[in-house]
Amino acid sequence: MSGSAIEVRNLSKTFGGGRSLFGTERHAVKAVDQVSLVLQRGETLAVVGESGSGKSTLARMLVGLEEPTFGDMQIAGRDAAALRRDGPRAFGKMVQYVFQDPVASLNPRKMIRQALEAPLKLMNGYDAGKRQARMAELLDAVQMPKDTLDRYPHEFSGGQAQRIAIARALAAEAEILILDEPVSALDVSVQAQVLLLLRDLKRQFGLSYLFISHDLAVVEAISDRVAVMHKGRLVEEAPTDQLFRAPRDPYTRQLLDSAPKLRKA
Ligand SMILES: Nc1ncnc2c1ncn2[C@@H]1O[C@H](COP(=O)(O)OP(=O)(O)OP(=O)(O)O)[C@@H](O)[C@H]1O
Repeated sequence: MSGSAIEVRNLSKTFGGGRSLFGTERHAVKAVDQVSLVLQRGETLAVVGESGSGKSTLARMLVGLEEPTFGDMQIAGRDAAALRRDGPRAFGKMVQYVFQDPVASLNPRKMIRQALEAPLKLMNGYDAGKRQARMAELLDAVQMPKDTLDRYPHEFSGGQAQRIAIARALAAEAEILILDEPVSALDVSVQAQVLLLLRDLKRQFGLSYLFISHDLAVVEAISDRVAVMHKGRLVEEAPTDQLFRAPRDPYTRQLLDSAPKLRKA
């Protein structure tokens, strides 16, 4: 177990099922069906699949937004549920979640200063001077100007807001980031810039990324390995080059064939 950032074994989540109050049978959905995978430290593992394949449910279970029906989840070698019981501070210092919609993930009524200062204070206990210095470093790291601090989320474009959301995730000083479609809401040219930034930050801070995406071009650009999900199941897992060059599973081939224009020549 040591050496892995995230490890899940037979992780499963079923929604619905059973009978309603009126006795009618409810249709059960196996959103995640016996998934096992490992994110190694320092690695970017992409989880790819079309809408409804269970990617978000997997990510949401890891951060405690959904309870698994069964299976094990370990984060940095510790049982994820036990880690959560240590409290949000301890958990947030291990793993951070970056959402698809950056503007919605920032509180519209709070200045960016408050968004960045809160984790520095709550998670790291930094005094005012240290917080100020860290905020400057974080904005620098995500290539945003210092006056960002005194502005509100709506004053930024989607790409800028996502840089700020990434800075906030980094403020906790967690080494594991779960990025749930982090560039899907952005224009293609902005996507490329944010992907480059994520790649640099990973090197600079020694991060590990679980990168959720439906977009094969994005996945090919960012990931070391790819796990393909289909109807809740993990159908194939391979190093990125190998998966794109020689996909083994019929569903992976279908997925690649359905997006040929997005792939590199
Ligand atoms: N809270 C819920 N209650 C009932 N069913 C759910 C719930 N959340 C997800 N599902 C179902 O679980 C399945 C997997 O959904 P999930 O959102 O994890 O897929 P996804 O691959 O992330 O797709 P998308 O990219 O569209 O979010 C879908 O059939 C979805 O309808």
